[in-house]
Amino acid sequence: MVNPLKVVIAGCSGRMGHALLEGVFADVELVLHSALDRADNIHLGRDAGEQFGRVSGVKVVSDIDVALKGADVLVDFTRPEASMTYLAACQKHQVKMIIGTTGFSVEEKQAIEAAAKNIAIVFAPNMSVGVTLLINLVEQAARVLNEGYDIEVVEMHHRHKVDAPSGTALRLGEAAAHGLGQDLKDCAVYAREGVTGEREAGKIGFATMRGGDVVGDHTVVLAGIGERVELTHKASSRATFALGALRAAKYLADKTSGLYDMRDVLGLR
Ligand SMILES: NC(=O)C1=CN([C@@H]2O[C@H](COP(=O)(O)OP(=O)(O)OC[C@H]3O[C@@H](n4cnc5c(N)ncnc54)[C@H](OP(=O)(O)O)[C@@H]3O)[C@@H](O)[C@H]2O)C=CC1
Ligand SMILES: O=C(O)C1=N[C@H](C(=O)O)C[C@H](O)C1
Repeated sequence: MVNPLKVVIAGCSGRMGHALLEGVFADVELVLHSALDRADNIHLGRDAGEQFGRVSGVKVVSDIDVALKGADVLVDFTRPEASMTYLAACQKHQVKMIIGTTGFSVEEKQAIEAAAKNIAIVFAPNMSVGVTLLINLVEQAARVLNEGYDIEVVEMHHRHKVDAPSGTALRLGEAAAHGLGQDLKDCAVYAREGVTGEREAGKIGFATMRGGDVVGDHTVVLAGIGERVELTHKASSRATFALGALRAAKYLADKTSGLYDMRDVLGLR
């Protein structure tokens, strides 16, 4: 049997951290190498499996250099500032990276692109199979319904989410813009309030809802005269994102550098 992939989980006590740990524990092709969290996190020094009533033999640490020593891949679902620190450390230790964190600035995205010249990275705002397919469907729909249809991206997430619109909504907006032969930065409308005037043709609008425990709902509406097309994805469990991220980690096993997304991982490009 091939040696299991040595995986580091960052933000291990977060919502996605939990789902990822469960995914690693359940997969014989993966082994938990380290579990990372902030220096002031209450789980620090405790067994990473404690929250699931199991002993993994891996204690939660905050020292990235300790965590990465001898590791194959780091899976990061945290916040952009943490991701940037981990990105630098992964290059130093030649550890591959799966980046699921959202809310990056343009400059931070450029830093990820540059780092991928040195290490292999899968970077995607949504690691589910369904959303990866949806991205392709939205691009195709926008290409076909190019004239006379207004495109709006609507998303809803749980009350704890800190960035808006979601990374997925922005990615779907990019796909729609690409289908229209445009760049999202030239046609996005992120907010409407007051007397806005009539809707301008060719714009892509975004609407954000936050509440309760919604895992992640996205709908792209293409509204024409007399009809509209709605393409919707609803995530009901974070396991879908975690399983996608761990599949991405295996995809990188034979890669030494390069920037990939879930379309590469799933062969949907
Ligand atoms: N690509 C995808 O498929 C998906 C992406 N996401 C994205 O993943 C990210 C995390 O989401 P979620 O798990 O819900 O968030 P949580 O807030 O539940 O978890 C975030 C984790 O990161 C840690 N963290 C935050 N800031 C830092 C920092 N500066 N240094 C070190 N660790 C830090 C937190 O520690 P502490 O608790 O101590 O702050 C926590 O353990 C978000 O950006 C979200 O949008 C989410 C789901 C799917
Ligand atoms: O914060 C979340 O929860 C999610 N974030 C991702 C995003 O911003 O698109 C993906 C998913 O929808 C859940």
